[in-house]
Amino acid sequence: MVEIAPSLLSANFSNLQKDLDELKKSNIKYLHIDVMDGKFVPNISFGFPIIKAIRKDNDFVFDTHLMIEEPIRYIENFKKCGSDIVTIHYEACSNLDETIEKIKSFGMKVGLTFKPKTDINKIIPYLEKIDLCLIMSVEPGFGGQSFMEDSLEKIKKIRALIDEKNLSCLIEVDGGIKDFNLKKVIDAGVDLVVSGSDIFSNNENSISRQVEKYKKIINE
Ligand SMILES: O=C(CO)[C@@H](O)[C@H](O)COP(=O)(O)O
Ligand SMILES: [Co+2]
Repeated sequence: MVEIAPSLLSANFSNLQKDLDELKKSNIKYLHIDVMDGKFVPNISFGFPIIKAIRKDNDFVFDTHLMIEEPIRYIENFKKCGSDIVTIHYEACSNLDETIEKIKSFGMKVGLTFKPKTDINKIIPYLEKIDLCLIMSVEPGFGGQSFMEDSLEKIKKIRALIDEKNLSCLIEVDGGIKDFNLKKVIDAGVDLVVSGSDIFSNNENSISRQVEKYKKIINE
């Protein structure tokens, strides 16, 4: 069953708990949390105090997507503020194996992702060591961008490898997902779908109605 991971980045920060309560009522399991440092990506989002604050009253699986340089420096902080999954960027780590091991040593699940221009073959050797492979379908840094169609081939390639080797690694897609392209990424083989602007700031539907729309497509 494909799961939806709404991206906090597009939520209404002046009344955040209201949006989170709506997700809870819609039985959302995962919350995608984009952390940006203004260096690895040209944008700054939010950090530990916000994550810690929302952890108190929300039991979503905290799927933290770290768009920060050398995330190894902060793994313990993410554990302390309540991350369940820590996804790191291939390009941001000078010692990727050590970073992966450190996340595991704190009992968290490891996700690995890469920028759209990075050669996917560099990621393949890690599939056996990680819990989640995140396919970026936009340049990381901002919500509300358009889906990059070539991501579909990447998803299919990773799906085939995971199935062939019978690995437990999940596939997540992130960026530009809308109700009208959801079916394509599901058919390509994802397990988890991140969606920010299309769920939190949809012109036609409230958060819960848009989640219902996604669920309908997933169950088709
Ligand atoms: O990691 C990122 C952007 O860098 C994403 O998680 C976005 O926040 C997704 O937003 P939409 O493209 O769905 O609006
Ligand atoms: Co993200």
